Order: sequence, then structure tokens, then C-alpha cells
Amino acid sequence: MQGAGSMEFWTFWAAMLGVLGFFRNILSKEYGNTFDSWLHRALTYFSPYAFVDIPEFEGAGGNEIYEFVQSYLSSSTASDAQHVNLCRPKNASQNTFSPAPLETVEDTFTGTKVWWKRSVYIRQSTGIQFSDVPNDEKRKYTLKIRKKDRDRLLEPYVQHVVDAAKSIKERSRDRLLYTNIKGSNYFRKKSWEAVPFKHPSTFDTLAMDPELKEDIKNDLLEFTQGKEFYQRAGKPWKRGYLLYGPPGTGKSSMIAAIANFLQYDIYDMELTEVTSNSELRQLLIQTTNRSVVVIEDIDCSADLAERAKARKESDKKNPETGLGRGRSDQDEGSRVTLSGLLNFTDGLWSCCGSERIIIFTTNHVEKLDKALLRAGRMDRHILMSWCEYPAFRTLAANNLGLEWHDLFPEIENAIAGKAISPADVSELLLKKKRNPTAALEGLLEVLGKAPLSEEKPVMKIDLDELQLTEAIAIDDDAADEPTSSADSSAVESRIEPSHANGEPKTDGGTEN
Ligand SMILES: Nc1ncnc2c1ncn2[C@@H]1O[C@H](COP(=O)(O)OP(=O)(O)OP(=O)(O)O)[C@@H](O)[C@H]1O
Repeated sequence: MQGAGSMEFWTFWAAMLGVLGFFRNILSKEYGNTFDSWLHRALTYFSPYAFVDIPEFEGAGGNEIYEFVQSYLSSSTASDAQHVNLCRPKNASQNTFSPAPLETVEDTFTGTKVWWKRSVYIRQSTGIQFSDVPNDEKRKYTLKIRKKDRDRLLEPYVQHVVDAAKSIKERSRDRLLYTNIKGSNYFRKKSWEAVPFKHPSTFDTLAMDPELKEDIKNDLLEFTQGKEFYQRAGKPWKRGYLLYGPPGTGKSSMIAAIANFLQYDIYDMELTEVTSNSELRQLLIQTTNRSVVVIEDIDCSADLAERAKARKESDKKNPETGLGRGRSDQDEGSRVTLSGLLNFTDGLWSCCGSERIIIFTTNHVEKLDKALLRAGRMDRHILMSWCEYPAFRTLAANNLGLEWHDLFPEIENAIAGKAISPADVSELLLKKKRNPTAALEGLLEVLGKAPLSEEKPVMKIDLDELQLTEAIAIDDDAADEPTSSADSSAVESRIEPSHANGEPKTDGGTEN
């Protein structure tokens, strides 16, 4: 009986469709379209599903949500579909998938199923062409969602799609290396110039103490996952590293490894090209989130002797009141000052973006002003030192493809306590990379003559001494508007290219 009932049901609907089809055929084009839209509305009304159309173009512009959906569906969800489009945009390094037209893709959000369908259909030409898509081709994604789930799910689901699409885009795009250039644009406004960043250095190829390497990786991971912590603690979401050590110990390689590890862009700040604190600020504002801002060889950019000299000169001008102290920087105009740099690292302006790593490097940590080194200013001080045995093992693997060789124990003895940089070891190995044994023998010979690290000690930052150093009270505007107090001499230390030795001094304020 049930079979007969079901038969009647289908017979009824087949007859209904036949009648509807007959009417549709005899209607003129104009009435036909009205009939179609009426039928569509009727079917939608009785359907348990709601449909959300996301057209590629809305009005005269593109629809951002369409692009987000496209990126979202290019992830594994779409590649699970039976029929997918596969493409690789020009210059991109990854393939992207999208569901083929009319293919339905299922997705699950917080345990609820939703469905996506992409349609491409012909529209009547308006004579306006919005893109390189042929004028009469229209595309849209349609989200099918149960009516009962719509109110609860639609908003958060769309937000989830947008967030996921943004992170997919971020991961798949080529990263950039920016450098600041002298007022290149029409208004001579300081700006950055970018090139694709393709440095091969990674934490795997970096030759250094394995424990320190792991520690830095964990620190970086903790930082990237720390959004809530930084918010809760009322701290700007940024982290400062000072990399110091002799030339060729891998400071630049470490920066590249950090950027590759975090998938961040790099802003390589040439401080000698920056002529004032406000320019420095301008450049900082233009940097994007999720980036590494680097000032290499900060000891060469920061002439602390000049600072002492400037102070002496200004003292001479106003011997009694000391009102000129520190002013000379400003009087002479456009110069980046120490306070400008400190504002850059931890002043109010340093918070204009988020998820940012600031890295300074130096070969001469002893030349740096203690105000820069003080705890809290740079979160980590990382010593990149002479090549030790574990670092040598990494270099042997990188350059010779060697995991083990009978000469390794001899090298372990010979390299201990020697002042030889990873760059030198790397070069020696590379010279004879076709003959690993000869390369290792060559290295042993050089190690025999290499100076002891005691003879070329690496200056280490003495944190205890830094704790005793008094801090400079930093006022956000201090850099551009010098105070007339005696303190300004410390705040307004000039920074410009030179290698001269200086006598750093910090005045007043409290340790943080
Ligand atoms: N720790 C290291 N791990 C792997 N390779 C290294 C390391 N140190 C140096 N090298 C090799 O030596 C080259 C120079 O190193 P790098 O520029 O990173 O050193 P640096 O400390 O920044 O030098 P400088 O202070 O002179 O700028 C690199 O291209 C790399 O091949």
C-alpha cells in the first residue's frame, strides 16, 4: 500500500511539472522570466534551506566576500570535491583548487553542515566591463544552509570563512623584503621599496647551539600565539631581539630564519638614510603587521661619541643654566636621536601595529648605549658566537651533506675554544665540497692555526651591570620637542653613521 501511495505522489509531481513546463513554453520571453522567478521563490519558500548568493561583482565593483570564499574553498574542502578546477596563478608558488561550476561542496562548522555551490551563467550585457571576465559571464557562490541554523550560524560562519581565507592568503603569498629609500616619491615622503624575499636560511640550516635554537623557536611561537596574553597584560604585541657577536656568526642568517619561520615580511631599516625622528616615525607607521623590522649594525648607525660631543658643545653655549643641553641635535635640525630610536622600540609609536618583531644587530655590543640594552627594551639579547662543534655538525650537513665522518672526533677536539666564525668554517668546507675528506682535512689545518677564543673574547652583555644602569625617562614627544631640562642631554643623543668610540651615559628616570 505504501508503494502505491508513493507512486501516486510521484505521478502527481510529474504531472505538475508537465503542466508547469507546458505553461512555461507557451509564455512569451518577458512573462517566462517572471514565471521563473515566481517558481524559484515558491520553491525556496517551501524548502527547508536558505540560500545566500555571493556574486563576484556587486554594482560597479568587485565583491570582497566572493574572493574570501574563493580562497577558503581553495583549501582542502574544495580539493575533496569530486570535480575541481585546478590552477596556479602567475608567479604564485602554490596550486589552488576551486569547485567546478555546479559542483556542491560540503563544509562543517561547529558540527553543522553547510553547502557551497559555484555557478557561472550568462547575463544580459550592460555594455560595462568590470574586469577581464567576459562581459556576459556572471559568477557567484551560493551558500546553502538550513533555515533553522541560519540566524545562529550565518554571521559566525561568514566570519570564520573570512578569517580562514585571510590566513590562507597570508601563507601562500610571496613574502617581501622592504628597504627604506630616500624620499623617492613625488612628495619626497619617506617610504619603503620592496623586493621578493627568498632567503634560504631556516632554523634547520642555522649553525648554533641546539638548545639556544630551540629556545628561540619556542619564544617566537609563544609570541605569535600570545595575542590574548599581550591584550590581557596591556602590552603592545611586539618583541625585541638584540643579536650580537663577531662578524660572520650568523646574525643576518638568523633574521632570515626568523622571517621564514614566522612567514613575516622584513623591513630592513637603513638608519643612515633617515634624517629625523619624524621620518623614523613615518617609516614605522608604514610597516605592516606580522613583520620583522630590522636595524643592522646599530653600533655603526648610532654614534654615541657624537652624543657626548653634542652635549659638551651645548653645555658650552649655556654654561650656567645648562638650557642648551641636548638642544644642539635639534638646532642643527633633522637627526635621529637616541630617544627617537627608543620610541621606535618601546614608545607610543612602536604600538601603531601589532605582531611585530624588532631586531637590532651589532658586532660591538660594548659600543651601544646602555639605554638600548636595558631590560625590557630588547626582550632577548642573543649572543651569536664562534663556531662550536654542534654548529660545525650543522655546517657539515649543509655544505657537504655529511651526517658523520671519521674525522669528526678530531674536529671536535680541534674546534673547542677556537675563535673561528661559522662563516669561515662554511667557506672552508664549500671550497672542497666535492671531496668531503679533503674539506675536513683543510678545516683541521686551519683550526690548528686559529686563535683561541680567549684571545678574541666576545663581549657578553652583563645583565647585572645593566640592572644598575639608570633608565632614561622617555616621553613620546621628547624626540622632536626637546625639553630644557638637564635630562634632555641623555634623551637627545644623536645617531649618525660613524664608528667612533663613545662614552654612553644615562641620566635620571627609573628602571623598568
Ligand atoms: N650560524 C650560522 N649558520 C649557518 N650559516 C652561517 C652562520 N653564520 C654564518 N653563516 C654563513 O656565513 C654567511 C655570512 O653570515 P651572516 O651574514 O649571517 O653573518 P653576520 O653575523 O650577519 O655577519 P656580519 O656581522 O658581518 O653582518 C652566511 O651567508 C652563511 O652562509
